[in-house]
Amino acid sequence: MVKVVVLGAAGGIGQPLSLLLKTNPVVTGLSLYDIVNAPGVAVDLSHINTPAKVEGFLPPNEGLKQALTGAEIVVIPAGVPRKPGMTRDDLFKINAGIVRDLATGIATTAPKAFVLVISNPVNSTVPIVVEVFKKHGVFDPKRIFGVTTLDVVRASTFAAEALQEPSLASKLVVPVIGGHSGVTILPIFSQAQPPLPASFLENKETLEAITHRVRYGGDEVVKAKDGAGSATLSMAYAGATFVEKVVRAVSGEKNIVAPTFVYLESDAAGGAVIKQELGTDVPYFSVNVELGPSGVEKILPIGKVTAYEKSLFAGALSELETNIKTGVSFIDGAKL
Ligand SMILES: NC(=O)C1=CN([C@@H]2O[C@H](COP(=O)(O)OP(=O)(O)OC[C@H]3O[C@@H](n4cnc5c(N)ncnc54)[C@H](O)[C@@H]3O)[C@@H](O)[C@H]2O)C=CC1
Ligand SMILES: O=C([O-])CC(=O)C(=O)O
Repeated sequence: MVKVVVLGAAGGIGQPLSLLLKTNPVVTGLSLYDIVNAPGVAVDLSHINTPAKVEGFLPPNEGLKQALTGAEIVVIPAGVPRKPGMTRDDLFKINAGIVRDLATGIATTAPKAFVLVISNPVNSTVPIVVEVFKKHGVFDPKRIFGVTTLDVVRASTFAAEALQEPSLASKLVVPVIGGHSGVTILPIFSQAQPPLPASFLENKETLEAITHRVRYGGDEVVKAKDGAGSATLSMAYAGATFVEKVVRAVSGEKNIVAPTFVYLESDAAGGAVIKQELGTDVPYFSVNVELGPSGVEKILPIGKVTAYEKSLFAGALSELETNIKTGVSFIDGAKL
C-alpha cells in the first residue's frame, strides 16, 4: 500500500499528474489537495478502474492535514507558473510562501514522507522545504527531492531529434546535473547511454545548440503557450516517472537510479564527493542518486565530463549559490 499525495492537484500539472498516478497500479492510495476543485478532480479520477483509492480535500476543516495523514510520498506542483518575459525566479514572491506553508503541513502531519518538489523556482523552493523541516526538527536529507526529471526527458528527446532517430528518444538517457533554471541546467551529453556518436559530440555548433535548447526548454513552452502557462503535460509525465521510481525503491526494488536536486550535506550518502568534484561547498546540486527504502541511498559521483561541459560549471554554480541563499534566508529567522 503506497499512499501518494498531490498538493496543487487541480492545476495544469496536478491534474494530468494525478491521472498518470491513478493509472499506475503501483500506487494504491491517491490523496489530492488544492485550494480549488480537488474533490471534483478526485471523484472524476475515482471512476477509473485501477486499484488506487482517490480522495480530494480543500483547505477548510483541516483539509491539508486530512490529505497528508498517512502519506508516504508527497508531490508538490502547487504555485503559479510563468508567463512570457518572466524567469523562474520571478515566481519566488508568490511560490515561496505557498511552499513554506505546505512544507509546514507535511513536517507536522507526515514528517517521514518523501517530498518531491516541482514548484518553481526549484533551486530555491527545495531549500525552503529543507529549512522548514529543520525548524521542526524532522529533517532527513534522504527524503527531500527537487524534481528535475523534465530536463532529462528533454535532453533525450532533443538529442534523438537532432540525430533524426525518433525511436532513440525513449531509450536514450542523458544525465542533466546542476539545478533547474537556465544556466544552472548542465546536460552531460558525453555520458549519454547508449553513447552518442562522435559526429554529434565533436560538433561544437550542434552541441552548443542542443545544450541551449535543454537549458531553455521551459521557455520554449512558455512562449508557445503565449500567456496560458508553462509545461504541464510533459511535466506530469516526468513527475509520474519520478514518483514511480520512488515507489519501486520504497517497495524494496534495487538499483533504482534517478536524477534529482538534493541536499549534499549528508556526507554518508556521497555529497562530499560531489563537492570535491565541483571544488566548491555548494549545499545542493542535481545529480543521479540511487534510491532505496529510506530514500537517497547514495549520491552518485558526477564522473568524467568534457572540457566544454566543464566550462559551463562556474556560471551554474554562482547562480545556484544565489538561488539557494534566497530560499534559505526566506525561512531563516522567520517564525513558523
Ligand atoms: N520542476 C519542473 O520541472 C517544473 C515546474 N513547474 C512549476 O510547477 C508549478 C505549477 O505549475 P502549473 O501546474 O502549470 O500551475 P497551475 O496554476 O496550473 O496550477 C497550480 C495549482 O496550485 C494550486 N495552488 C495554489 N496555491 C496553493 C496552495 N496554497 N495549496 C495548494 N494548492 C495551491 C492552484 O489552485 C492551482 O490549481 C509552477 O510553479 C511551475 O513553474 C512547471 C513545469 C516544470
Ligand atoms: O519553464 C518553466 O517555467 C517551467 C519549468 O520549470 C520547465 O518547463 O522546465
